[in-house]
Amino acid sequence: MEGRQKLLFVTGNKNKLEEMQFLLGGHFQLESANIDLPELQGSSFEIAREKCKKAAEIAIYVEDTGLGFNAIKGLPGPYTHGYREDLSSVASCSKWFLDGIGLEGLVKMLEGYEDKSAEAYCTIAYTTGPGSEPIMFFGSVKSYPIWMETLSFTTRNQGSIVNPEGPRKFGWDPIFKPDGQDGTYASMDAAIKNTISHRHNAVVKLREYLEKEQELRKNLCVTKQ
Ligand SMILES: O=P(O)(O)OP(=O)(O)OP(=O)(O)OC[C@H]1O[C@@H](n2cnc3c(O)ncnc32)[C@H](O)[C@@H]1O
Ligand SMILES: [Mg+2]
Repeated sequence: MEGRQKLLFVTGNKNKLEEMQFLLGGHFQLESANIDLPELQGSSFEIAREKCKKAAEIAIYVEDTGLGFNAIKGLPGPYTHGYREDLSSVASCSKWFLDGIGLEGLVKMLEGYEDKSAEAYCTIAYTTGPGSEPIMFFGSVKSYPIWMETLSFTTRNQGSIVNPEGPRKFGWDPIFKPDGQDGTYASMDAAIKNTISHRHNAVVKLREYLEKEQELRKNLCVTKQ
């Protein structure tokens, strides 16, 4: 399709890229750059925002994703952070954490807790270039304090942690079972995951924003003539 806005997604994760192609590819010309940018220790919001600032060269976005267990107050999160009754409660299950203890280890963390509920979330940061403050989009699964809604367009959805089920292709997909679904993310068709997932919920907001931005630009061009 000609004339689609270009978007550069900075990520080192091919599964995230694949899902983003599915979610955004029809609307935007999605390009990717595998640049290993430093990730600050902090909430998912802070990680995505600061990473996006570093990446800003052309219209660009980055994304940080995570999994938090309710029984242990949003952990596994960035190791150095505890739980706060604010954005940091949505701490991310970092790559090294997952690689380190594995899926079985993650499931084990909840042994002895009755509450197996968990939250999957995705934070997108988008910027139009250097010096412009990233705009944040948050797609997740549960409700947040009202002040956060203005920042993050929160959606509601929960899941639970179960024994690994389905192909071990993408991160913690085999142990996260969204409420209302028969199986884990990993056991469902990719097309289904991509219509209900935390990533989908964040991308919908990004897409709405970009479409409005495009419309505005078009109108400005018309006014100038
Ligand atoms: O370069 P970036 O985009 O940061 O890629 P990453 O692999 O570091 O990705 P994240 O920091 O967002 O994610 C941290 C971990 O969570 C995993 N993950 C991300 N999105 C996921 C999803 O939708 N389902 C399952 N696991 C996911 C991912 O594989 C990592 O191990
Ligand atoms: Mg990362």
